[in-house]
Amino acid sequence: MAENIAPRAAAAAPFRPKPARASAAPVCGDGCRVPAATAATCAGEPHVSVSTAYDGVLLLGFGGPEGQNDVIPFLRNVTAGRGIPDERLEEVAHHYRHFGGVSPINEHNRELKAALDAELAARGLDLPVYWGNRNWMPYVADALQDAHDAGHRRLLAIATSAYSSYSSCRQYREDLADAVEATGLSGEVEIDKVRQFFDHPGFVTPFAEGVAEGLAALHAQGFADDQIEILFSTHSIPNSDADRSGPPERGFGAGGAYVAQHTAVAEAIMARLASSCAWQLVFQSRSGPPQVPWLEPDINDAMAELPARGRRAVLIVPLGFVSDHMEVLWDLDTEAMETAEELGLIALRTPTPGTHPAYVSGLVDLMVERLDGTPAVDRPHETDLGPWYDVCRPGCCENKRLGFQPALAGIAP
Ligand SMILES: CC1=C(CCC(=O)O)c2cc3nc(cc4[nH]c(cc5[nH]c(cc1n2)c(C)c5CCC(=O)O)c(CCC(=O)O)c4C)C(CCC(=O)O)=C3C
Ligand SMILES: [Fe+2]
Repeated sequence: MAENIAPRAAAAAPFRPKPARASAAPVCGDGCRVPAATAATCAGEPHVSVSTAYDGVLLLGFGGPEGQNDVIPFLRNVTAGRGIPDERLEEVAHHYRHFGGVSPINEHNRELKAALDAELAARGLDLPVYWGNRNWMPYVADALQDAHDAGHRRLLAIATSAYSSYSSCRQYREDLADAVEATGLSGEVEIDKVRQFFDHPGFVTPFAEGVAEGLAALHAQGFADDQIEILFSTHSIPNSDADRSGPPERGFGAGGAYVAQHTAVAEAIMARLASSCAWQLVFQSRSGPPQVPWLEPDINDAMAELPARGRRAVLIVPLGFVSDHMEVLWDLDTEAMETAEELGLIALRTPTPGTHPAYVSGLVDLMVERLDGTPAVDRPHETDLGPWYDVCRPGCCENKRLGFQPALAGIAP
């Protein structure tokens, strides 16, 4: 815990952080800088960490296959130890085979890294970005080794994943612990991770623009607001993971922080647009044995209900995803579009953030707030749930199926 909150000893780092800004006196001790107004979310532990002179960035991706021969080894990596039935693996392999065995996700991350490099350079920040994946080459351990070989010792990780859940937050923290173990760099590098950014304007803006443009296109086709339903779609996860997402002390209840965050972001987008269209949060890409409950409704089932309610068009918003990877290309652009056609619904799918300039500069803002030690009150957030934690709270996003695994960037366990 101390290593996450104590100012680090000065070293020959290329970047010199600005002095910490004056703010309300720490109310939690241990260098925590949460002001009194939001102290309830801090509960005596660090919520906002102090300024730290990071000298490199680890960009954490999911990874994907880049040819037919990669497909099965990739799927085995993804599902290691999780009891995904073979039939499901075959089904998913087919989605990849359909696209030549290539997921676009690695190319997206190369483009994102290039865009981040350019934005960092434009701001005069000397912070090289090293990209590594959970499930395919380059792995996180490769990126960490490269960063270390180049002399970097204080790394700030940022995952291509915006919300709180085991798969989208804690598992990336486990990937970091695994990478330190695999490289034998324990004690040689310090790694922190930027907060979950679901409600950062850099993430929300591209979606809000997409919804505005999508609605305008449907209006231009003659649809009235009461004929349109907006479907905010995200990855389904097991109910048990959802219920444990986020810090237990926040008491989110059923669906946990995962459902609360998505709902709050959808509300923020609707509020920005002052739209009167009906909307709902729907789920996609479920897997696992059928007897295990996952978040519902499935997007296809939700669409089936719409014609009876007088809807003639749907706007599908891939709210849970940062780029047009396989879950978007297959589960939305292929399957959900087929469902819409069968139901006689006109369907449009809005863009993912990708390399939208607001998203790229938002990610760099998220790095800068850590270099600066920006206090919570000055951190951008578009929902009442944020700004989210720099250091994950004890028990955050646990996975009861897999049991305890070591993880960085959090307060143990
Ligand atoms: C919350 C969440 C995100 C969003 C957050 C984030 O982006 O991190 C996400 C992203 C992604 N999921 C992806 C691919 C897969 N996910 C799988 C399986 C699973 N995902 C889960 C959750 C999530 N997944 C869960 C609970 C499982 C069950 C198994 C387990 O407990 O781990 C499987 C196994 C087969 C199947 O069952 O479908 C595959 C192939 C790809 C790459 C796509 C590409 O290649 O372009 C991406 C970006
Ligand atoms: Fe997934």
